[in-house]
Amino acid sequence: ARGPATPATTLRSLYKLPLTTARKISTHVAYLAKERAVAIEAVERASQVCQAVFQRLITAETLTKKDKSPVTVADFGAQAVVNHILERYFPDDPVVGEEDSKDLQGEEGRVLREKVTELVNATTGDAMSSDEASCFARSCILRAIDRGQYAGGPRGRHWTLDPIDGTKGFLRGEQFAVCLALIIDGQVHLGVVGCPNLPYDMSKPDGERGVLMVAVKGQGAFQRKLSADSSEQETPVHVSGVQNTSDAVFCESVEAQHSDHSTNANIARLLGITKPSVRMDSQCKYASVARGDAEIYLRLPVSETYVEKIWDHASGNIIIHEAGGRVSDINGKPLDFSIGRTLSANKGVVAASAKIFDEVIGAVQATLAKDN
Ligand SMILES: Nc1ncnc2c1ncn2[C@@H]1O[C@H](COP(=O)(O)O)[C@@H](OP(=O)(O)O)[C@H]1O
Ligand SMILES: [Mg+2]
Ligand SMILES: [Mg+2]
Ligand SMILES: [Mg+2]
Repeated sequence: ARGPATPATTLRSLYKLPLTTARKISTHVAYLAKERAVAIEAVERASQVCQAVFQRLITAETLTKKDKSPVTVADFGAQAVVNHILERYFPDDPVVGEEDSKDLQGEEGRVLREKVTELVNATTGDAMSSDEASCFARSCILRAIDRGQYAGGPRGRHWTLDPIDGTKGFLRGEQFAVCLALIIDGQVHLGVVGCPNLPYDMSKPDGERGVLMVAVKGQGAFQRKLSADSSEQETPVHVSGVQNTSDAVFCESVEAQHSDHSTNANIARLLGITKPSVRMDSQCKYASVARGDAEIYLRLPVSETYVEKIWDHASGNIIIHEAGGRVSDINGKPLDFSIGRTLSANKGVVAASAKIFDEVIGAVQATLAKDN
C-alpha cells in the first residue's frame, strides 16, 4: 500500500526521483503542481468537446422533442478525453467516473460510438499524436471511457470525474460544469470545475462567459478564464464577507427532484433571507459561493433513498474550503469521500461562507426538526 502522499513522495513517483532528492526539492515545488496543470488541461479540453456538441447538435428540434442524445454524445466524449489525458500523465491512477461504455458497445451502440469518436477527434485532434488519433478512431475510446470504473475507497490516490454535471442545464443552454478532483487517502486534495456558461464577472452578467475554478489543499482557490490557453492568468477567489444571514443570497438546484425547494425556502425564511433564491444547475453553485456571488448553497434531500455521488461534490467541496467556506451534510457532518463511489455516510449538502455556516446549519436542523 502507498503511504500518505506528501510533496516529496508525490515528486518521487512523478519524476522517478530518489526519495532523498525528492525531499530536498519538495520545498521548492508546489504540492501537486503537475496534477493541477494536467487537470486544468483535461477540463479545458473536455469543455471544448461539450461546447462543440452544443453548437452542432442541439437544435430547436432536439429541444422541443426533449431529445437527450446530444448530451449523451458530449458526456461520453468528455469522459473519453479526460480519462485519456489522465492516463497519459498518470497511468497508475484509477478514476471514478460517472459514465461507462455500455451504451456504445456492439452493433446497437455503433451509431453513438461513431458520433463520439468523430467528435473527440474533431475537437482534440490537434493535441494528439497520430498514433493516439488512430487509436481513438478504433476501440480505445471505449477503453478510455471505462478507465472510470474504479470503486474508490479510503486508500491511495484516485481521480473522480463528472464529464457533464448539470445535464439538464446543458440541454437548456444554461449552467453545466466539467468536474475533476483528485482524492488521496479519502480526502479531496485537488479540484477543478469548468463552467463554460458562467459569466466571468458576475457584475457583468451579459459579459464574457467561461470560468475555470481550481483549488489545491492548502493553496487557496483561484479562477481563470476557461480557454485552451494555459498561460491564462489566475486570480484568487474568496467567499463573501456577509455577516448577517438576512443579507445573504442562497442558491439551489433548478431541478426540484434534486433538492427540496420548499424545505430550502423554509430554511431561508428562518435565516431572514428575503432575496429570491438563485436556481442554477451543476457544481457552478459551488463556484458561485466560492467567489461570493451567493452566500449559501442548500441541497436538502427530496428522497429518503437517493445517495449523492462523489463526482457531484468532490471538486466543489475543496474549492469552497480553499475559498474560506465550509461544506457539510444537513447534520453538519463533513462529506466523507473515503467510502467508495457514493457519499453513503451523508445526507444532502450545505455550503456557506465560514462566518455564517454554523447559523445556517442551525436553521437547517431547526427546520427539519419542525417538519418531522
Ligand atoms: N434524486 C436526486 N437527488 C439529488 N441529486 C440527484 C438526484 N438525481 C440525480 N441527481 C444528481 O444531481 C446532479 C445535478 O445536480 P444539480 O441539480 O445541482 O444540477 C446530477 O448530475 P448529472 O447532471 O451529472 O447527472 C445527478 O448526479
Ligand atoms: Mg453530476
Ligand atoms: Mg454528469
Ligand atoms: Mg448523470
